[in-house]
Amino acid sequence: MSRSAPLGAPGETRGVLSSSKPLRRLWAALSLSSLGDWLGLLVLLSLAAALTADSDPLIRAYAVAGAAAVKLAPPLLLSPLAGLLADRFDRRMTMAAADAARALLYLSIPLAGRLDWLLIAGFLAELAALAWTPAKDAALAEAVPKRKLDRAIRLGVLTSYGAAPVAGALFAALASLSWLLGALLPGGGGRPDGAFFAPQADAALYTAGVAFLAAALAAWVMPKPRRRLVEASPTPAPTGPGANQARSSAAPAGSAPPEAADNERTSPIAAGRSADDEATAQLQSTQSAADNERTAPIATGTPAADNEATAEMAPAPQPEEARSAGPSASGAAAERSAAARPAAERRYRPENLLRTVWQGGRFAGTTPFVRGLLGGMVSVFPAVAAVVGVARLHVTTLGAGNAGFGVLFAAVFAGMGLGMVAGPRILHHLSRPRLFSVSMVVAALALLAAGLIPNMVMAAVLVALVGGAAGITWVTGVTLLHQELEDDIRTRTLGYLDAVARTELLVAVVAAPLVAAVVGDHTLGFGDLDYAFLGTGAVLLIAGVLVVLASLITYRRVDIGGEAPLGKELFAALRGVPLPSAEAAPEESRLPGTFIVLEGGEGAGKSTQTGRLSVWLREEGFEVVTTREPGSTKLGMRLRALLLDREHTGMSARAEALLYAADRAEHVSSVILPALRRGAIVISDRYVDSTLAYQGAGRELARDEIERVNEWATEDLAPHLTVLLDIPPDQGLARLGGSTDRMEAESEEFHTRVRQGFRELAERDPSRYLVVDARESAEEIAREIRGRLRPLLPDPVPQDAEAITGMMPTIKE
Ligand SMILES: Nc1ncnc2c1ncn2[C@@H]1O[C@H](COP(=O)(O)OP(=O)(O)OP(=O)(O)O)[C@@H](O)[C@H]1O
Ligand SMILES: Cc1cn([C@H]2C[C@H](O)[C@@H](COP(=O)(O)O)O2)c(=O)[nH]c1=O
Repeated sequence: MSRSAPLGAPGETRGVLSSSKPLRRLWAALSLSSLGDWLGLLVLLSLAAALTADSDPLIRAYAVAGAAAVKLAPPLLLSPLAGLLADRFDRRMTMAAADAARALLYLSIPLAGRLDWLLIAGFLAELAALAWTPAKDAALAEAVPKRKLDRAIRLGVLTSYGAAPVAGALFAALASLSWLLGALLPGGGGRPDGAFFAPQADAALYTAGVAFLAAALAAWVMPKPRRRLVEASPTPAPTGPGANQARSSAAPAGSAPPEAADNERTSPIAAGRSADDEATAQLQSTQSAADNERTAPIATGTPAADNEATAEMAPAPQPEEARSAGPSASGAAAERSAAARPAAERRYRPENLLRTVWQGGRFAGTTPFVRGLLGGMVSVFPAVAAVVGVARLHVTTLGAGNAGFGVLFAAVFAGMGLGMVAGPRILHHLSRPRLFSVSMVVAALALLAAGLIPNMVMAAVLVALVGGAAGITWVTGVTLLHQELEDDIRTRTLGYLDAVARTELLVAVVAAPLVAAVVGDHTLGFGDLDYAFLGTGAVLLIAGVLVVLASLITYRRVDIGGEAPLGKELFAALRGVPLPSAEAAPEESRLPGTFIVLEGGEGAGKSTQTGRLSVWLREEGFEVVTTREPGSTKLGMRLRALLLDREHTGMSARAEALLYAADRAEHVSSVILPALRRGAIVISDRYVDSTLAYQGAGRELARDEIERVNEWATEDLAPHLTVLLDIPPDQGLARLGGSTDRMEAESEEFHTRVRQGFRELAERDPSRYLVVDARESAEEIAREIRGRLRPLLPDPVPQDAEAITGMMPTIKE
């Protein structure tokens, strides 16, 4: 397992930046450009509202929604076009020209002072950003040694998102300053009509323009990377996803010239290939790796950030890319196929968002647990986006202007950053699945309160809470997905999640002001009391209700049994203490081991899956004990013979149930418990549920009586997970063939009741069950079981990585 370096750890940041002068310049350009971009979003929304201040609320909402759309839609929908530009021009020049164009466009807005030009200029600025992003990505690949590229990319993501709260706070300060100047200066600011046309926004608009100009300058003065043409090696370097691995593993030691070896920078190897192509191709390969490391809530609404998300967090991998990015792709095969690819294919290939969303649903959410995580994450994104979407109109109805807008914007993003960094640390005694659900509930409650309380100060506090809780949801979700999914599926799932989230965000930011306008503001009378019910508040309420519902569904799916009651665990976590062990759970969850049971009718494939599972777990480094009932002890072997011998046909149902319980008592005390106590993973082929299904449903004995006997026999030991392999009895029995034992020889009705009994048990306790269609292939079943089992296994993330997670939302397994 490899682990990503801690994104955001100060030492790392310094380390990356100090290593390369071009990177420092690039980072300066990126920071300034991101600041300009976030400020641009704030300015566009606020000016759209200001320019329609005297219009009908619906017109106003259209203007704000339109401004959001021109700012957010181009990078999402048109990013494939960026690829056409990516390889054609000099990177630095492209960046400088794009930023200069953005600066001029923003600075032209106050000169025109019209809504139509505001929208057109905003749109054109985004088209310029489309060219800027791939140029920046390629410049990044040129600027840093290959081994540091991952960290440099993560630093870029951190910078882009970190600029959001800074821009919000700056916007608020500038709005106050503008207001002050407007009030103090004679004539209100120097325009012929005696005032700034939108006094509170002008200073921010000029600042955005200046930030873009400074970014253009920083890009312009970026040193040209040293380009070295290294002699063609006998085997051309792979360039596709996973190529870094393949290249380093395939290159014979010492075959590269020393300067290439220590530089490790993009080294065009194949003759006739430009450094630019190589840089782009290298970035792509790193991006595929970085895909496993997607971090912040991917699109937070700003085009630069979106673009960064698109490119820095890797283009959504297409299936064949994702496959080749997997471990199996390294080595000669990957090398051959990459070498065979024409140069044009190696060029920058940006994500096609819609295709990713369209195709992604097929593989995302392989288990209820993963579906729960994905569902939770994609329901929290639009809620945060709705806050951004209505914030400008909301502050107006709360009597605050642009300064208030800046405060809300800064609050939500600062809260989010703080949630990501501090949340998992503060609540580290809460299990991650529970932290995930609880943070969703907190986000929902804060949204509901923000919607109901028409007060500016409370709004700022509550949206900060929304952001903080959403940040925790995000970082916890990403961490769990990393633990939960196998490499290839994980890459594709994260790509899918990214694409869905960004689509949702665009829709939510644009729709939020429109919904607010349609609902409208109302005064509700309660006796002498008048309550202002705001359209913008209604949007927050709707978002809150949706997140509440989503959190309930999520909790059901992700809260895997074996823990103490949620309330107790949460209370203890808030006090910063672990649960007292006596309260933590019954004996089985205090045992260090993990107990897994496979259940199902005859021939369902239990032994087959037991074998596969144990092989996988052993490969993962666990001690595994496989066992079965009846007959895993000396005594049990005798009991098995008694129970299954057809000589005993007609045995009384109670005797049968007691004999199985006797076998189990011996089994638990002499095999299962000792193994669990020493921390092993025990996989048992059948356990108590077999008695409940066969003797309970099949022989029609009272379930509660069977339960009581078995609780006693097993000292209350319950499995952490029971996998039910469900199959129609005739199909299971047909697999077995040969002679039948006493139980197999029972009637079809008996086996049908047994099957029904198992299914009912699973329905009663879905958190402890995985039900699998046993008619699927053995491989597919094994994959499903592994997926469900992962979060139950002892945490593979050591303490230091946990701290890293707190620093930044990424753990790469
Ligand atoms: N998913 C599957 N698809 C098709 N055949 C399978 C599958 N899994 C197992 N089999 C085959 O079915 C037969 C029974 O499998 P297995 O012994 O694993 O089932 P079991 O549930 O342990 O049976 P029993 O009821 O005897 O305990 C074997 O021949 C096995 O190779
Ligand atoms: C544990 C248990 C088992 N049975 C039945 C189910 C099967 O018919 C046999 C065991 O055979 P297998 O090939 O090892 O699966 O016993 C039962 O009726 N009640 C039980 O508790």
